[in-house]
Amino acid sequence: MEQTVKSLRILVTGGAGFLGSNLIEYLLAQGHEVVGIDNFENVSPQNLDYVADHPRFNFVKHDIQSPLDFVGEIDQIYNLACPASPIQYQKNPVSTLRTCFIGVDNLLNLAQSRGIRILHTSTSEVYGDPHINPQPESYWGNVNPFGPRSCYDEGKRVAEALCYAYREQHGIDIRIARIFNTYGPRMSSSDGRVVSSFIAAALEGKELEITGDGTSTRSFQYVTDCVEGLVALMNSDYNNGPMNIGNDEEFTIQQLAEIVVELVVEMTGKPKVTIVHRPPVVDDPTVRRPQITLARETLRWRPTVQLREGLRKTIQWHIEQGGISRAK
Ligand SMILES: O=c1ccn([C@@H]2O[C@H](COP(=O)(O)OP(=O)(O)O[C@H]3OC[C@@H](O)[C@H](O)[C@H]3O)[C@@H](O)[C@H]2O)c(=O)[nH]1
Repeated sequence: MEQTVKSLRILVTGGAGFLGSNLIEYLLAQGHEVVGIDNFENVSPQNLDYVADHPRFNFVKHDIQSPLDFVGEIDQIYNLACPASPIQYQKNPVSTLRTCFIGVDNLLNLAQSRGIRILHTSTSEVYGDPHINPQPESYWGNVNPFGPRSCYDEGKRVAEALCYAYREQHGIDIRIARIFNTYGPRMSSSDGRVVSSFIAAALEGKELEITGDGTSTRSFQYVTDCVEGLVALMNSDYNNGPMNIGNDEEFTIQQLAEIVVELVVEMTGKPKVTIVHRPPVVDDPTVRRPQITLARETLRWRPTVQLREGLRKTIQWHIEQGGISRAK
């Protein structure tokens, strides 16, 4: 059902991505006009098929590494432009860093020249392989600056530093969301992140491959919870610093694999697939769980979708895509 709030013209970068396309759908349903931007580097244009003909949606193919002076009048900016899957962001690490620095610089410039608010999406990866669990926003993290993940982890850290610098030096109105592992419909089977990889494998009758011994933990947030958190943060008065947006229920990767196997059997009647272990990946964080007191208290937001419920919806989406979602 479409709700009507004050209608704004909103720029969403990374609009064709998993999170971006879900955010655009939500903003359009709220009655806003949306300008989506994407370079289609890691995602398929088909992700936008469902809104392509919407009368309040416009799209421009563009890379945020180049200035965005062409954008008409806008009221808010959501920056979601950056590959987020470890296998994707490591494919072209120089570009990942440039997106995080030059790209965010271009967007902050745009926000400054228009005098508008910008929400930048940061990540739990700024905490690296954390020494404390759960992670509050006050934790400075444990990040390797010289390794395969540094392009993303350090890129996202410098992007936060750039937001801070623009706020202090130029008075820009910024919001920063540190998003923890998020999953759901429109994350492609070929994305590489664990939830879509496990679901795609189980539906195809293939082995689920756990990198490492399966004891690493993550806290999985369903995409609608994330989108609601982002919109609540954007429209709140809180501009003191980054805010964690995630689900604070923690699971081992082994537990996740077992739940996916069980749900796919239950939903499809297909035979149970096996779970195998592969060598661990370099610098893989061993634990991750957000402390979300700040978001709960400031935004009156909380994640509402339990893992099994969210996985069922995501499995259903993959089934509707024919088991293989829209890979590039
Ligand atoms: O097929 C797989 C994929 C991943 N994994 C493991 O599952 C865990 C989660 O891996 P993912 O690739 O989904 O995501 P990561 O937690 O490593 O990184 C994510 O962190 C937060 C977000 O900002 C990003 O979307 C992404 O960088 C890791 O321990 C990884 O090694 C598997 O065991 N098998």
